[in-house]
Amino acid sequence: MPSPRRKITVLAAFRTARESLSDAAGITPGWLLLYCVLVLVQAGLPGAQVVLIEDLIEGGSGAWGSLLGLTVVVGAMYPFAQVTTTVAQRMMLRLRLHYRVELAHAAARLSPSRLAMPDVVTELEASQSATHPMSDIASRPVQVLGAAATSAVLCAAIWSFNPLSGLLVLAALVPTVLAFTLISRIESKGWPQVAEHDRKAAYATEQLIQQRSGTELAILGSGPKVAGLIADRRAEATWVLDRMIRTAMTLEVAAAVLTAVLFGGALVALVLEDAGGAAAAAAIAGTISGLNAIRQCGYAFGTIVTAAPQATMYRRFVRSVPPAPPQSIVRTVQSVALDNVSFQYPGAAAPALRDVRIEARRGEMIALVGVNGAGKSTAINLLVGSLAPDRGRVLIDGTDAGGLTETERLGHFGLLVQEFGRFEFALRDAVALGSPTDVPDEHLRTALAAAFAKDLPLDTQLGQQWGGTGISGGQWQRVALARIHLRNAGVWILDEPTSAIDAEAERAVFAELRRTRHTRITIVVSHRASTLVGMDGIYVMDDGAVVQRGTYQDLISQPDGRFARLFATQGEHPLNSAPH
Ligand SMILES: Nc1ncnc2c1ncn2[C@@H]1O[C@H](COP(=O)(O)OP(=O)(O)OP(=O)(O)O)[C@@H](O)[C@H]1O
Repeated sequence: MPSPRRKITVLAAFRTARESLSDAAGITPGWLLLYCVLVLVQAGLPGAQVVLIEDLIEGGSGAWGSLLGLTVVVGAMYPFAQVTTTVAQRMMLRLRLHYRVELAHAAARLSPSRLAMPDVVTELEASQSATHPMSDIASRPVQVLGAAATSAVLCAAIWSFNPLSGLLVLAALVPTVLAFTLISRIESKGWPQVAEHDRKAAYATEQLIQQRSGTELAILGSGPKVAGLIADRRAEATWVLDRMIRTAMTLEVAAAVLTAVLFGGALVALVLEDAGGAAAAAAIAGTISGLNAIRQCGYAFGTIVTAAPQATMYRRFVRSVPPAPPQSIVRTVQSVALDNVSFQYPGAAAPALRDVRIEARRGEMIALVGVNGAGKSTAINLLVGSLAPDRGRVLIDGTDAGGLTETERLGHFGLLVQEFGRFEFALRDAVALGSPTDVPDEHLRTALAAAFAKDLPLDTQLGQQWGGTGISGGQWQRVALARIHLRNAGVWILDEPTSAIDAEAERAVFAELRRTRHTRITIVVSHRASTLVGMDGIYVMDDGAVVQRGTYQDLISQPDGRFARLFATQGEHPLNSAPH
């Protein structure tokens, strides 16, 4: 009785084969049809060879028809195989393109809450590497069927000389299929380990070669330590691969010996039956021609079994990101609020937020301040919906935002995070990302001007690795800020929006934000006292709670308050650093 695990492996292989064929039929039906026809015609050639050789030897000098037929069959075999392989490759290219594009669209639909899940990057990377083996699968079931047809035709052709020989030729399929199934099962266990080691090695390599981290490591003189980590990971991957190759070799040799025994048995049976020289010669020539197809069957079946877990994972991932309507930006929001919100991260010892109340109305500019870990980012993530409160409500225009879909909710916000994207595209494209729809250049220029970043032409390619312009950290931040201006959503959330920008430009950026504040709600996270003057409300957070609230003037008038102490411990007293 087959073990449940083997049953699952084989079932998954059949399901994968069916789904891949159905993909190929939908995406590239012409190439699939052509491939099927070529494989089927090819399957008949070794059997035809047997019949023609026997006829030629028996018929002697008068068998001109058989001679011509045999010449055509033998002459056609090699070019036919070449054309068939090329057709499979062209079909594969089209499927790979489809899977890669499909995956890119699925990745583009990932919501922030899904992106925050720990496994999502692993799933995405594994799906990315699955696109190659997946595009290779569709031709494999056809190959398996072709090999089965080759064996069946060969068996039928030899059957007329001796049925036992025919059956033994058919049975010669079994060892190679079994061996490749076993190899594939071993590989499907080994490859994830190799991939994990490779991923870690690739990450460490990136740290060495990326400009920022590479420079930091070179200055520290610690590059060789990272190289050591890479060497360990690569060595682990190599040993796993080496074990896999050794096992595969043993199984393949065993299968080859068994196949040879079965073919030998078929020939012995022919000789013992005294089927005659013509039959024996025909059977030998036919089986030699068919052997390759039969070996390919094992390989093809093995490929499906190996790729089945990756294909299953890819499909699960793509299906798990349902089609989403395009985001539409909500330009007018009257109010947002965290209403008595508490939140604790899974596995954390203490809540990150406790009974937090924060409110902002249209036209207001408020700030969240507090030491590292006070809960500012958590509050923002709860507001935009990347996290859901354990207690309390998030209100947008007085209504519980929990009722909105994530896409609807995100449409209310323009969010500039501390780790904003440095998108190394043309400047035009990097700014245009601020809006989900196409925007004219004029709007892009206005947004850049509002972020005080109008000195670069829109066609500028950003990023030196693309032969483009390298820009400073402050300029990158201005480009990111320009995206928020372009987006112009009803609520702007700016987490340290000027951290990389010089003091003079910072004053200009904030003056512009204050000038245009009336059309929106602005929430700023800031550690700089100079940016807090003129805020309509400052929420001072500590250990997950709002411990003080008021305007800048209110807060500095309480010298023992958390706000005053916060800036004093940073060596920056608000009174001293405020612009006069
Ligand atoms: N993903 C997470 N899992 C578990 N705990 C977290 C996670 N993110 C934050 N925390 C914890 O929640 C608390 C609040 O963190 P939060 O990032 O909101 O602080 P913050 O005020 O934004 O800090 P910073 O100024 O450093 O950005 C901290 O104790 C932090 O360690």
